[in-house]
Amino acid sequence: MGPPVPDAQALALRAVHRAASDLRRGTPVLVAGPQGPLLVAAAETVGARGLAELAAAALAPPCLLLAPIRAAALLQRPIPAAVQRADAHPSEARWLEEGVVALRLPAGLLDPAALKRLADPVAERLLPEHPEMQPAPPLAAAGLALAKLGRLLPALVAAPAREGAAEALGLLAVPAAEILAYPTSAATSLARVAEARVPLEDARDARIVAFRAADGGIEHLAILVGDPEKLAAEGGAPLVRAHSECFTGDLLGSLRCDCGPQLRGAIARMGREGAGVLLYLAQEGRGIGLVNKLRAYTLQDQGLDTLDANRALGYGADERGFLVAATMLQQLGIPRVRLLTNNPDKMAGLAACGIIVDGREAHQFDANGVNDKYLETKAERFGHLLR
Ligand SMILES: Nc1nc2c(ncn2[C@@H]2O[C@H](COP(=O)(O)OP(=O)(O)OP(=O)(O)O)[C@@H](O)[C@H]2O)c(=O)[nH]1
Ligand SMILES: [Zn+2]
Repeated sequence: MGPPVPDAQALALRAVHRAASDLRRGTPVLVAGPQGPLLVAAAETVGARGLAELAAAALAPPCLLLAPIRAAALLQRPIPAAVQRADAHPSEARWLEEGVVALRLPAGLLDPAALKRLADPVAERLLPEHPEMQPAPPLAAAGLALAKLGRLLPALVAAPAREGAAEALGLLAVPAAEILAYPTSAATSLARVAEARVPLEDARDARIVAFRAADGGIEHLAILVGDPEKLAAEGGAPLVRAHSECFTGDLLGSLRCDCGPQLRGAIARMGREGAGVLLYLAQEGRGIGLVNKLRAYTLQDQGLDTLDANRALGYGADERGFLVAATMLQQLGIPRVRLLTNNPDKMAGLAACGIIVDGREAHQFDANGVNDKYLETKAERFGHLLR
């Protein structure tokens, strides 16, 4: 018997996961596509070595790729929509509304400390000497998407690659199409990997089931109270909460949000009802990651609300997908649910992924004197339902 042959989906996930890890450690990667390849390195992490590798493999001087909102903040003027769309490849169409702006990088700014400041709205402002825009190179949007998958600031140093140079330096190549397909592929590749009985203070009859995607990344968990699978098999709709992980609220009892009370409240309610499922989803900070959430908090302390803070970082207001939760429910044999939420997007998102949402159970807790504005913003700008 020869070595095992991984399937194409697992190989694609592996390539994207490795490339995102390289960006996180400051190593350039090659985004490949019909009009590429494009060399990219994360402005937030790249050091002198990474910049030297990039220069050695580049065909032309590097530029800085930014989300339009970040570019507008740096240039202190609005960015016309037409520029955002310049030269975008049709395969990147789904990323178009987010757009990409390319800025010429004068030699003085090709320096790790300067690049970090250009990328990060929390850092002290750095005004580029000659802040000229240039057309974004092909595959730029896929590059920014890869940075986001790595939970990095969407800001890249980028240059077209010289034929064969990246391979000679041992830099990883990843197809743009696989970057764009990654969230869906990762969600659909989820598999149950372990489970155990874990009696909880508020629900003694509880089990934890762990799910892992084929990229080998962080696991998502389902906490099963009682026997919701049996209830579902009999045609019932168990109580379900899709809870996005929140280190600060869930673990530390942070008062900035309402996650802690929502987590404990959901388990307690399932304990009282005798059955339910809490999906504990690895989607910290509405999908932007803990480090970026901390940055967003700093921006909120400077006056932005929770939605505009995400945007100022170059991220969307909510970067979560619902396919992960839907896939876990399908694999648990729970196609029909009563959802504990105030968020209409969660109901619509699960329904779009084939889950029958039989109804909504309000899941609201009183403001605590610190999170009042956060809860107001969720109601006013995210459309969260009050009761
Ligand atoms: N980016 C960002 N994420 C936050 C902030 N505050 C809380 N979060 C994250 O938001 C997620 C929880 O989402 P919420 O919007 O509170 O609630 P929801 O889960 O969408 O809706 P409900 O089901 O009604 O609770 C967790 O991942 C938190 O880490 C913030 O200010 N910025
Ligand atoms: Zn929270």
